[in-house]
Amino acid sequence: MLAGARARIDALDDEILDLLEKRADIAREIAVAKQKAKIESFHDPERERQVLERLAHRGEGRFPPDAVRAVFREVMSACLSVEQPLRVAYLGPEGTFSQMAARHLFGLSARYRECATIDAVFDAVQSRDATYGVVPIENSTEGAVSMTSDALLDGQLLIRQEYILPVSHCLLTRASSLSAIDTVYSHPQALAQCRLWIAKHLPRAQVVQTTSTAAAAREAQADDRAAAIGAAIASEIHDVPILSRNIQDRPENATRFVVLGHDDAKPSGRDRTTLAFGVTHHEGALRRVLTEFETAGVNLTRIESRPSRQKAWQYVFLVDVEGHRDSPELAKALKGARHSATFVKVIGSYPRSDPPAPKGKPSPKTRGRKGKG
Ligand SMILES: O=C(O)C(=O)C[C@]1(C(=O)O)C=C[C@@H](O)C=C1
Repeated sequence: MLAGARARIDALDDEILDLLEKRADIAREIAVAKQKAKIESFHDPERERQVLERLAHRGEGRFPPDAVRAVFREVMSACLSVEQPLRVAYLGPEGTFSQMAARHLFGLSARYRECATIDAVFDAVQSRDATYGVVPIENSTEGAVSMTSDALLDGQLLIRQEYILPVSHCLLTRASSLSAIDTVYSHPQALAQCRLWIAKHLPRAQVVQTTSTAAAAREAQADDRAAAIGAAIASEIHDVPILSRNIQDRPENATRFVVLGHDDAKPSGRDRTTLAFGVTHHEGALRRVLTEFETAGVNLTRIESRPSRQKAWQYVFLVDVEGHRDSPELAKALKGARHSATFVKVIGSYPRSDPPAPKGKPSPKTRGRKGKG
């Protein structure tokens, strides 16, 4: 019985592998076609999303839909690696949420380059040392990541993809109880996302900032009276046990990451555009620019102001709007905004990513499985 079942699995595995080899051959053909069409970026996030969603819905549930996504994530990562090897820079070190986001977006076959700072990720892509870069842009609890905003404003790179990663923090420590902890280490963003939890459970501990959550885990590894706040994966990588899970103040805590490149994405039908503009110091100047979007029927999903860094007390505005810059509505709004603003800079159009569904509730897209199609 067991031997028979294993023989059938062996036969199926052979078939699956033969099919994967055939799939890789087709990916090579696609690479030639893309080269002929002078398409520079072989990576096509919208096509990947469609493939994953179609297959996750097509399955009958005996092989879990999340596993369908995970398997085909790696299949496409491998097929892309035979088309065009990718180098992806991310904010390291290993064990950070940025690494989780990068792995989710590009799979295990991409080559990764960890960078010590957000600016270094921008530099790696700008100098073409890396094909793409993955950086956090905002957190649902703490707001904008200002280093990313400033680097987007100052540089030439474009956003070509976004991904919202649910962020669940753990307390990592070799101490056996909370009362044995003197010091808590973490990145300022993570500390801020767990501020109330720390005040309640570790009121006497000294709070120390580190450059990353993974660096904090290393501190906790070295000292049994120290703890770190970070991802569960940092516990494995840095060999520090988890004492408490889900310690972020807001259960739906999530970070939005963006992929940077030299070009942005083609219209997908469900897009977002990030842009920046400046206004003069006159009454109603900001309102006039925003009215251009309103009259063109373009929905604003985020607005952030940053110091211009050219003159004190002057600001530039970073906004996210729904739609692709090539759409007639947004093209019209941008034309109007160029008249009302001191400058307008488009930082990229890319497919919109859905926020994660709350635990236990399927996302609108996966609710109610459709038949095979
Ligand atoms: O369809 C394509 O454009 C491909 O290159 C193939 C493929 C895939 O393996 O399905 C690989 C990489 C792209 O990012 C999207 C899809």
